[in-house]
Amino acid sequence: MAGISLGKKIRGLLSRKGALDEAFYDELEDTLIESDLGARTAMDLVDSLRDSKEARGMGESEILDYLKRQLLPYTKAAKLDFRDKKRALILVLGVNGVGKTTTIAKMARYFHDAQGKSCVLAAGDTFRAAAIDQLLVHGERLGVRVVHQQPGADPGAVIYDALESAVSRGEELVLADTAGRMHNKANLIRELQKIHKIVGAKIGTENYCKLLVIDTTTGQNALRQAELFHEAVGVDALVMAKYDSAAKGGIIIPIQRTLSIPVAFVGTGEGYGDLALFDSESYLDSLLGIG
Ligand SMILES: Nc1nc2c(ncn2[C@@H]2O[C@H](COP(=O)(O)OP(=O)(O)OP(=O)(O)O)[C@@H](O)[C@H]2O)c(=O)[nH]1
Repeated sequence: MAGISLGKKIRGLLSRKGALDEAFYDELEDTLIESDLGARTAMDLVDSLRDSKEARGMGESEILDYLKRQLLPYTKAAKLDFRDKKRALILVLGVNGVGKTTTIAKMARYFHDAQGKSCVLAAGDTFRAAAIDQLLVHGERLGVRVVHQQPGADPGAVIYDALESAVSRGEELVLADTAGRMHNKANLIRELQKIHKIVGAKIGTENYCKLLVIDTTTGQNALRQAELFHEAVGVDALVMAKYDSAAKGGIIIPIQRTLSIPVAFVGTGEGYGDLALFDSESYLDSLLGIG
């Protein structure tokens, strides 16, 4: 499980080192960087611990609590509540292989069960035939309609169709897949911006959420992906997919520090039920090995 290794490492450090000396601070900084928290956060955390009068007399649990308090501002949760909305759309972004399609399927289950929403899936990744097929398989298993066209079709048109047909069928929430890769980055960005314009004009920004799925196991790559998608269309919230397989799991902290994007969900396995609402407290407890 993600985070346990950081908590264990810090506990190991604290029990090995008798005092909070420079060697301890250096090792702590390295440990934090290794856990994907980013050099800036690691340095700031260590500096604040070093400069804190309060920290001097602290035991192991108090130091872990201190680190948790420092990190809380960078672990904000996004609340996606569509209960009062008759129509809404989640545009799901992310590079190939991060867990996008699986997350869409999990969310269809979640929003149905937890918020009473009837969902429809839009196969907006028309760049890869396999992405359309994969969504169709999920749709069939879940009993959820999938709006799709042939590979190479205009993704904006697929998503627009999904929105139109959802209204006439009384489906309230559209979950739209998008391409994670195209011939080049500029194409991908242009395509996403086109979709963004179409959706915004059709249902209004208040009914529309751009959700970026990151693979928690990929560390700093996820930060670069977040920067790319955020610059292209503005990301409203993150999903940390594959959190269950991540040995580190600190990557959302540098993402929030840099881009202030809150986290909506955490992927905890491959099943449709393996999606948890992100909660700052329990995330930090798991990351730091508290409790
Ligand atoms: N353990 C674990 N595996 C996950 C999770 N989410 C997705 N996966 C697995 O990750 C792999 C890739 O997931 P996909 O949903 O196909 O990813 P994608 O981003 O749609 O990938 P492409 O279709 O290749 O673009 C699959 O084997 C999923 O079962 C998760 O939260 N935990």
